[in-house]
Amino acid sequence: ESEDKDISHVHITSGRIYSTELPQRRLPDALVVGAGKCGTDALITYLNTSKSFAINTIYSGDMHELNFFNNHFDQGIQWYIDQMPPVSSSQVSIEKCAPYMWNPQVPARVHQTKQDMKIIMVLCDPVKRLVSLYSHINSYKLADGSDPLPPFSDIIQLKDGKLIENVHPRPSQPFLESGKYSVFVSQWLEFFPLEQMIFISGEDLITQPLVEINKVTDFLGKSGSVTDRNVYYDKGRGYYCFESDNSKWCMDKSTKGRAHPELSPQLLSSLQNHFQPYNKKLEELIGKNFGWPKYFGKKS
Ligand SMILES: Nc1ncnc2c1ncn2[C@@H]1O[C@H](COP(=O)(O)OS(=O)(=O)O)[C@@H](OP(=O)(O)O)[C@H]1O
Repeated sequence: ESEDKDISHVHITSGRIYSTELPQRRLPDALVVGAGKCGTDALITYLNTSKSFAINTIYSGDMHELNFFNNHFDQGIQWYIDQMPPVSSSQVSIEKCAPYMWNPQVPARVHQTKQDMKIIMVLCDPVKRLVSLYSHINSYKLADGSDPLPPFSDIIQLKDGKLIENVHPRPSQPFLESGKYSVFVSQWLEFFPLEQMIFISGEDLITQPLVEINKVTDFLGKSGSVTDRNVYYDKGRGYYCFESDNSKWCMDKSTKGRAHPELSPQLLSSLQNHFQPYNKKLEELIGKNFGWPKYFGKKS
């Protein structure tokens, strides 16, 4: 019986077999495309506790994301590959870049580059995402000495029963509109079948991370590669944290788990109503109900 396996990297020396395969840079197998502020960094950090995965970056904050398929596509595929970590053939290579989700050009470009790319999205209550994004942009402004954003209630105002985006907090990306997930997911579904995509609940990722992580590791063909030895709850931090190779760490307190602005009950329910039809449409598109609204205001 002959097997058609390429064993060029296997050497046999005095009866021992060992592999000399060198890790190589290549296109990633999967992209975490968003939604930013729903736990995308937590997801890749959980995956990164296992050697089964290699992530192009585990920095937090969008400044460190590659933004290849949206902003640097003209640099070419070789440039992109050069930014990837060297990986062995058995590892799953992942790039995380949250702005990919919103850009209408990105799904076609990803498809053109790698038709079998796996697409991962972490989605959370769009109202939570909005206040989280507000706090995120504001803290960057404060850090670089710019004027802080006006209060949230000045940015999104309720006028004659309608929501108005009065100030655009970050012109390069949608703000209020970004919570209409069904609009963006539809753009991806034009190029990728549902089976090639996975949708993780940002809320469940916080309260029962291993359940959500198991779904992702199954999806990536690495079932059981992250275990309860890689995840522990830190009471002081109020979040699940990470453990690998005898070290333990949590997400940076200054960038993850920020305080949120308080919303008036009227603004909160208007925002919930604003997104409700899109949440419903999302459920129809992907066959998953996230149980939103799940965000009811300020956390301590
Ligand atoms: N384990 C753990 N520790 C801390 N924070 C956690 C964790 N899991 C999920 N989260 C949630 O992640 C939110 C930040 O989301 P992202 O990483 O997607 O933001 S970013 O777009 O990459 O900046 C962050 O949002 P904020 O609470 O607004 O800071 C958290 O709700």
